[in-house]
This record gives sequence, structure tokens and C-alpha cells, in this order.
Amino acid sequence: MDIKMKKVLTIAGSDCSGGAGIQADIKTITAHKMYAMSAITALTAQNTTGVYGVQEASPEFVAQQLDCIFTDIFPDAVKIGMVSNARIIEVIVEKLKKYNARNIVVDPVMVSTSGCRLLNDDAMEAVINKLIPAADIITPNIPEAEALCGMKIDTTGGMEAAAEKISEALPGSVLIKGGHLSHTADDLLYSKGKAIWFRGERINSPNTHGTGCTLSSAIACNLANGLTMEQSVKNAKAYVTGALKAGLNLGQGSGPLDHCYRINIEGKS
Ligand SMILES: Nc1ncnc2c1ncn2[C@@H]1O[C@H](COP(=O)(O)OP(=O)(O)O)[C@@H](O)[C@H]1O
Ligand SMILES: Cc1ncc(COP(=O)(O)O)c(N)n1
Repeated sequence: MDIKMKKVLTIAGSDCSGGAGIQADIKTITAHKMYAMSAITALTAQNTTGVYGVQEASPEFVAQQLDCIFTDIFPDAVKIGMVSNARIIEVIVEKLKKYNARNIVVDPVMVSTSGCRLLNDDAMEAVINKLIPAADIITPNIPEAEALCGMKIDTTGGMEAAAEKISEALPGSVLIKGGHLSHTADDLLYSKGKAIWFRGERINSPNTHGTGCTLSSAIACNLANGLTMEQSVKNAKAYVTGALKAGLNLGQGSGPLDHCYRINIEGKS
């Protein structure tokens, strides 16, 4: 392995159908020409039509995976996705602190696109009080941002008010993703008291399974490369838009993104 190659760790749940979670993250990291590592918090039985089962890893086993990773191949950035219970969250936060992990991106996954809860009720407090404060950036979608700030968000003005409120208690940045508002795909970054809009082209496609996982791991890759938060989000959004636009159409429900789109473009040139 090229020792200059950047290494990115994803701590998340497995999606056996390959569209979201660990699998989307590893594809994204690999498409960024980086070395991907994973600590799996839960196995899910899901596909493009829904989530049919969840089997959590034990907190001890998550701890063991993180010890193996951090004591051997130290990551340049860490993305955290689905973590369904409070004990696993506590273990993760303890290990991030112990090993002084850097460039931490938290996607506070709560409910899948297909409507299945991926976070236990008792874990919400741990997400708010432990996991989110450990992040350099958090990337809630609209329903997640509503749960974090207790406000209804149905306009871009509402996104600004929510981002300001959420960031009050946080040392890091907040990116509220606008995919759940109709007609637009504009995301709002609130960083160090400054609001920055990333205007997106809304693609008319049902195949958006894994967009949030992909965006957060692409941000982690860009941070690993030493880019600023603003540039990292900008590049990550362009990656998601390209992977959506490529038009892959798999499965009978909300299908996955095409992570080969850049390889395919490079191959043609
Ligand atoms: N139809 C779409 N067209 C273009 N971009 C989209 C579309 N849906 C979502 N996105 C983008 O994908 C990313 C993930 O957004 P979102 O769907 O809101 O999050 P999540 O997948 O966590 O629910 C954001 O950058 C958002 O703007
Ligand atoms: C393991 C896992 N992690 C995250 C998501 C959320 O992704 P989406 O919102 O696209 O369903 C998911 N469905 N499964």
C-alpha cells in the first residue's frame, strides 16, 4: 500500500443489499481512491423495499473492532452512521477520545428512507449528549434536524433557524440536508456562526437509497485530504449528485447510487 494513501474508517451498520450503511461508505471511500476500514455496529436485513431485521453487535465487540483499527492503521478521518443503542455510542465516544481520532463526521441516522427506526428510543439522549458533541460536523436530514431542535422545518428559512439552534450547543459544524424538502436539494452548512448554502440540482429519481451515508463518507474523505469544511461539503455534494445522476436503477423500491460513475467517466476519456 502507498503509505501516503489516506485511510478512512466508517463506524456504521451493514446493509446487506449494498445501498446504504457500511457498504455505501466503503464504495464511496474506494471511489475517492482511499483505504476503507469498517467497525460494524449492527447487521441489517434490508433491501430497496425496506428494513426487515436488525441484529446489533455487542458493545464489547464494537470496542474490540475499534481497538484493532486504531492500534494498527490509524484513520485520517472517521465517519459514524447507524448506532442504534446508548451503550455502543458510549463505547465509540470513549474510543474516539482515547485514540484522539480526528476529522469526525457524524450522520445521526434515526429512520431509514423506507421508514424503519434505526435508533432505539433510549439512544436519543446519548446521541445528543455524547455522540454529537464529539463530531467535527454532523449531517442530519430534515426529520433528524427536527428531532434535534424540536422545531418543524418546512422551508429553507426553517432550515436556517434549526441550524442556528442546533449549533448553539456544539463545538463543530452542522450540515442540514435538504433532500426531504420537495422541489429543491439544497443543503445548509452552519459553521463557526456562518451559514453557507450549497444549492443542488434536484434529480427526479426514486433511487435515493444511501444518499445520506454517501454524503457523510465523502465529506470524511475530503477532510482526510486536508480540505476545509466548506470545500469538503461542496465536493461531497457534487459526488452525490453525480452518483444519483448516473441513473442506476436496481431493485423494486428506492434503489442505490452508482459509485462507479467516475470510473466510467474516466474510462471513456
Ligand atoms: N432527488 C435528489 N436530487 C438531488 N440531490 C438529492 C436528492 N435527494 C437527496 N439529495 C441530496 O442527497 C444528500 C442526502 O440528503 P437527504 O436525502 O436529505 O438525506 P438522508 O439520505 O440522510 O435522508 C443531500 O446532499 C441532498 O441534497
Ligand atoms: C445500515 C443502514 N444505515 C443507514 C441507513 C439510512 O440510509 P437511507 O436513509 O438511505 O435508508 C440504512 N438504511 N441502513
